[in-house]
Amino acid sequence: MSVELRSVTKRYGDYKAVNGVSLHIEKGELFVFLGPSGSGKTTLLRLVAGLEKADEGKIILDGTDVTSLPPSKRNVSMVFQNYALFPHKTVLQNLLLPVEGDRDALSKVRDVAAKLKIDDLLDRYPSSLSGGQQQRVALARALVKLPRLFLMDEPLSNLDAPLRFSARHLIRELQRESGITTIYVTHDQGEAMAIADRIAIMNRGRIVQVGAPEEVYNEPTDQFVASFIGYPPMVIVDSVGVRAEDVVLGQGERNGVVKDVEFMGDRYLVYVSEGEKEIMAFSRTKPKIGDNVRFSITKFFKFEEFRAH
Ligand SMILES: Nc1ncnc2c1ncn2[C@@H]1O[C@H](COP(=O)(O)OP(=O)(O)OP(=O)(O)O)[C@@H](O)[C@H]1O
Repeated sequence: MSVELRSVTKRYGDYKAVNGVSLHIEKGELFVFLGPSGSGKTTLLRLVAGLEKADEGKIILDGTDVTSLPPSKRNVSMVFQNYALFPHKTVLQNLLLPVEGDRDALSKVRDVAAKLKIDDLLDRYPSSLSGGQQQRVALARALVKLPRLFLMDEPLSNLDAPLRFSARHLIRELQRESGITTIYVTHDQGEAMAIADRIAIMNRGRIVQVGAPEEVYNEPTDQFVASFIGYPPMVIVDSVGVRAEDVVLGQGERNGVVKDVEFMGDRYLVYVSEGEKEIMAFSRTKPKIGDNVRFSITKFFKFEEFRAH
């Protein structure tokens, strides 16, 4: 299902939680809404689901204007951060709900349960499951009816780091195999870049850039995007942005002092001060705090707002 948003605005009182958003999501895309807390991601997702009503603009699914249709008429399925499983129903009963009344309901549920490796949990209650198991059940419930649009609101945020890692791989695989258009909300730029076909970066209710992960990483249109995408965040020195990976330590025309060192597993992140300025760089070897180092910067990012200077 394709998704089109035309100048969609949602107000809470005077505040525009979503401010004139226009967007086109292709059929079969895994599309991510990425932005800091409060930027309007969840509100935008809920508008697409029909759980919120737009004050202005249009929402068009597969060419049909659904702006005033209720969620049940939109053929979308949503996975929430807290999974929203019914606590007094077993896993099996939770999974049967979306296909209630279908003749082959049980076989559909068994297929999805096998796929997500939760077949041995069907008689359990959600409260007796781990976070990762609940997350699989929630995904299974959303998939059982094969929606035409899959909406996921931070579905991995309650999981520990290894589980997040395997679960995002699972989501990516499920999405690729099923080809179901998916909108995925996260505030985690690493997760967004790992999972997305395309990313919309949001700030204060607006979309500030849309592009493939490589595009937003390599060609951020403004300082906000630049400092939000990539880890460690880009630093701004002398009105230009510098990424740690573009700093070469140990040689070059610049002189600095090592201020701090973080171990990152395969390398070290080194904080280097040059007078008042501080940049970050990677190093294979561990420098000593207080050492003098030479360095050079191989790439600078310039943004619109600075070009005038
Ligand atoms: N029901 C509501 N009533 C009033 N204000 C709301 C309501 N829902 C959201 N907001 C406000 O709208 C803005 C956007 O919220 P939203 O939940 O969409 O952000 P978000 O980007 O999803 O943030 P987070 O990552 O923290 O979930 C916030 O300032 C929030 O306080």
